Amino acid sequence: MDSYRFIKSSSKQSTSSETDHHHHQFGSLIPRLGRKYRSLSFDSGLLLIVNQRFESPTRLVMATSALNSDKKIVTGPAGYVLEDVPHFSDYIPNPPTYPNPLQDNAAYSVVKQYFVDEDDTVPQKIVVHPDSPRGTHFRRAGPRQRVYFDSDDVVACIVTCGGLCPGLNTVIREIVCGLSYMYGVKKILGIEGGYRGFYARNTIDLDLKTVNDIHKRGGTILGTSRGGHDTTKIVDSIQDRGINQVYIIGGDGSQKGAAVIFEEIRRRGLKVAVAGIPKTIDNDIPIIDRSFGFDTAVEEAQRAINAAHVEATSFENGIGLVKLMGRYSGFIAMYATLASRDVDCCLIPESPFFLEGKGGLFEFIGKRLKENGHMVIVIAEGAGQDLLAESNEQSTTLKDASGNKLLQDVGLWISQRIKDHFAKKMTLNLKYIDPTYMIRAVPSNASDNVCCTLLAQSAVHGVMAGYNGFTVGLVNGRHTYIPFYRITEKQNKVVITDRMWARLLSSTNQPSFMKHDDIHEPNHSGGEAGAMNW
Ligand SMILES: Nc1ncnc2c1ncn2[C@@H]1O[C@H](COP(=O)(O)OP(=O)(O)O)[C@@H](O)[C@H]1O
Ligand SMILES: O=P(O)(O)OC[C@H]1O[C@](O)(COP(=O)(O)O)[C@@H](O)[C@@H]1O
Ligand SMILES: [Mg+2]
Repeated sequence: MDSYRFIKSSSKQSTSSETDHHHHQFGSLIPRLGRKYRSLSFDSGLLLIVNQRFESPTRLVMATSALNSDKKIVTGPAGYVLEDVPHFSDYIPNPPTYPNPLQDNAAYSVVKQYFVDEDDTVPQKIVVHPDSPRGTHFRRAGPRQRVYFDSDDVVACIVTCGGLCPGLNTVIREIVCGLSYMYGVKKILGIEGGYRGFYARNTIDLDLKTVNDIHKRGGTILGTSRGGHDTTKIVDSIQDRGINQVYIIGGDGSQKGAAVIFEEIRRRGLKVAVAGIPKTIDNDIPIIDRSFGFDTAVEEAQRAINAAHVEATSFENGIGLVKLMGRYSGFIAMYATLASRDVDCCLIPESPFFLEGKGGLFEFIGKRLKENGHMVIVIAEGAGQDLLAESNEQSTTLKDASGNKLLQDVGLWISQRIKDHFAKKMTLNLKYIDPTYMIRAVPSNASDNVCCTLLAQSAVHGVMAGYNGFTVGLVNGRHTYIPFYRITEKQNKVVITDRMWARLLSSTNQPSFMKHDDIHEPNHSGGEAGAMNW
C-alpha cells in the first residue's frame, strides 16, 4: 500500500477546461469501463463516473501521476471494488483497434456470447454474509470484441524462468497455438535460458510444427535459469528485436521481474504488452486458486509416499521419511499427505515443531511406533530450517542467484536425529526417500494440461485486447487478469489456523506442536483465505 498514493476526492465540480484536459487523459479509458458507466465529472486526479445501472456515482481512483499510476481501482455500489489492470489506452493516445479475428473463426462463431462482456468481473471472496460489502473483483479473462493488434504486426516472445514445473511445455505450446490458430499471428520467438536469454542468447522461432509434441515432455524446451534479470538490457533487447508481446511463464520471482519490465516499457512509452503466466509448483503465489503443475506434483509425490509406506510396513519399527518440495509454503506436503492417507506426520515450513520433550516429535514417533509398529513422515524441504541451523550452528543466509533462501537438507538431518534419539531405546528401521526433483521433472497430467491450455489462451486474449502488466490466474474457478502488484506483494502460505490444516491434523492425528498461546488470529486482510486454505 505504501508505495501508492491516492488522491482525496474534492467536492468541487470541474471547469470545462479541466474536464477537457481530463477527457484527453482518460477519454479513451471510459469506453472500456463498459456501457454501464458514463463519465460524470472530474476533480483533481480522480475521475468520477456514473454507473448507469445503479444510477449512483462510481469512482475511478488514480494516483497523481495519473495514468502512470500503479493502481487502477474502480469502486461501485455496495462496496464493489475492481482492481483493474493497465491497458494500452492508458498511456498511448488513441491506439488503433481492429475487429477480433475470432468472430470469423469456424470453431468460435457458433458459440453464443463468446466475447466477454466488458463489465464482467470476478469476486475475490465468494463466501459472504448478507451484510458483507461486495469487495474486491478482478477483470474477467477472455476474448474481447475488438483487439489492439493487427495480427500481421505481432512479434510475440515466450520465456520460461525459475525452477522447473510440470506443464511448462504445454503452456509454451498453447500460447503458440492460441496466437496462431485464433489470431493468425505468424512471428513467435522463444527466448532461451530464462531472463538472461533476452540479452545473452539468440532467439529461436516457434511455430505449430516446433511445438506439436512438446507437451509430452517434462522441463521446458526453452530452458530456464535463476538470476540474470537486467531490466535495461532486457527491454533494450525487446525494442531491438521489434517484439511487441512478451509472455513470461514463471513463479513469484519471475512475476516481480515481469512487473519491472512492464514499468520500464511503460516509462519508454512502448506499445509492448507484458503478460505473466504463473508457474508455481509450491503454490506460493497469492490470489489465485492454484496453477498448473501442482496437481501433477502431488500425484507424483504419491509414488514416493507409497514406497515409504511399503518400506515402513515391512520392517520392525519401520519409518518411511519422504522429503517433498516447498521452500516457504508447504502445500505440496499438505495435499500429498491428505491424498495418501498413509502418512502419520506432515511437517511444513508454516508450522513450527520441536523434537524433544513433552508434545515433541520424538515422543509422537515413539507413541505411533508402539501403536502401529511403523510410521510414515512427510517433510517439506523448508520445514524445521531454524532447528537445523541451531543444531548445525550454521548461517541460513545463503541465497541462490534469484535471492531465494538456499536450504539445508532437512531430510538427512532429521533422519539422523531420529536414529540418534532411538538408538539406545529400540531397533529402528528408517528409510529416507528424497524425490525432490522427480515430482517436478515429469510432464503434466491430464488435468494440469487443461489448466495450461486455459491459462495460455486467457493470456493471449488479454494481450490481444490491449491489456498489459497482468498475471493471468484462476480466481474462484474463473480466469482473471490480476495486476502485478497483487501477485508480488506477498507469498501464499498454508494458514495453520484455517480449516485445511485442521483437516490434516485430524487425518494424521499428529500433534499440532503448538501451545494454545502460540495460536494467533489469521493475518489476512478482510478475512480472505489464502488459496487452497479452504
Ligand atoms: N525482485 C525481482 N526483480 C526482478 N527480477 C526478479 C526478482 N526476483 C526474481 N527475479 C528474477 O526472476 C527469475 C525467476 O525467479 P526465481 O525466484 O528464481 O524463480 P520463480 O520465478 O520460479 O520464483 C530470475 O531470473 C530472477 O532473477
Ligand atoms: O531448482 P533449484 O534451484 O534447486 O530450486 C529448488 C526450488 O525450486 C522449487 O521447485 C520451485 O521454486 P520456484 O517456484 O521459486 O522456482 C522449490 O520447490 C524448490 O525449493
Ligand atoms: Mg519462487
